[in-house]
Amino acid sequence: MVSESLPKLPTVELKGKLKAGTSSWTSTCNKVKQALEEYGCFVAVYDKFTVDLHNKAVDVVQPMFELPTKVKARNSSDLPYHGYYKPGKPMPLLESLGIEEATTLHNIQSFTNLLWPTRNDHFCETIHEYAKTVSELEQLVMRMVFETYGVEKYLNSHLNSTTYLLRIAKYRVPLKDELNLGAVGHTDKNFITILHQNQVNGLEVQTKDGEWLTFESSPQSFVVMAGEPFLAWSNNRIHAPLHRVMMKGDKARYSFALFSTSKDNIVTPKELVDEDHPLQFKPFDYMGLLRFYTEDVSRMAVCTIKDYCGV
Ligand SMILES: O=C(O)CCC(=O)C(=O)O
Ligand SMILES: [Fe+2]
Repeated sequence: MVSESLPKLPTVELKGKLKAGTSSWTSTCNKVKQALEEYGCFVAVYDKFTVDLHNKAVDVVQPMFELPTKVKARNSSDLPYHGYYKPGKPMPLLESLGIEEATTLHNIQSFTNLLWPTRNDHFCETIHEYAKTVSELEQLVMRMVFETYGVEKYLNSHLNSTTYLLRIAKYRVPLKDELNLGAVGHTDKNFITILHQNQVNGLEVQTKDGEWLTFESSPQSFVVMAGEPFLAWSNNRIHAPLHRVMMKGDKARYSFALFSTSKDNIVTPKELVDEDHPLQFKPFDYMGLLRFYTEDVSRMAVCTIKDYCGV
């Protein structure tokens, strides 16, 4: 039984004052790398994201879920989990919508126009500001990881090929006889995920020893989580943790997941390969990986990237 007294995820403060090249920069980079290697994730406290933006974002998404199902279903995509996810088996509490290339204003505008043909500028501006600010956090983490592994020369090309999907989810309160499972246990299939939410907790992350860790949210905290492609890129140094959502209490949970992935082939830098760390993954592309997972959904639940592109 999972209880509130479970141990918590490690936390790293990513404050605006942090300057590259200083000793606090170096020690923060090391903390980020250690947390990703040991847990596959950490809680980032990021003060460039204001409490005001948190409040606005949480406020604008709630009415979106009150729209009729047929309006939400206009958010369609050829890719799995990229468009509207209608509540049903095996996750009846979850409902989500997705915005591809979410840092581009044009895409947020098209999404907004689909749902509100009579305009909703406040939604559009807030979600665009959200995606931009959180993508900067993702880029900061990437910079720290690339620097710490001594592969910063690949950073710019990595960032230039990065694309972001923003998924906004609502988990309703379970009915009296329903299970409290919000999202089934899985590992993420994209490079890195940045999670944020309202004050209703529920995310649980499994350690390598099989223990579940919880996370207490705050308006400026984000869970930064590695997906399987990041594990492969790092030649198996970075962990991609199993995680799930278990609902507690009597309030709906709203969450934002910014998924980053690469438009180009993902290649393990040669600097991360040596006698002690022989190459474990062939270069691969995200679309091929996604097809591999969707051909057989049982592959979604556990870390199977080795079956797709292991050496
Ligand atoms: O809602 C959350 O906090 C987690 C969502 C999640 O794990 C996912 O969308 O991949
Ligand atoms: Fe996930």
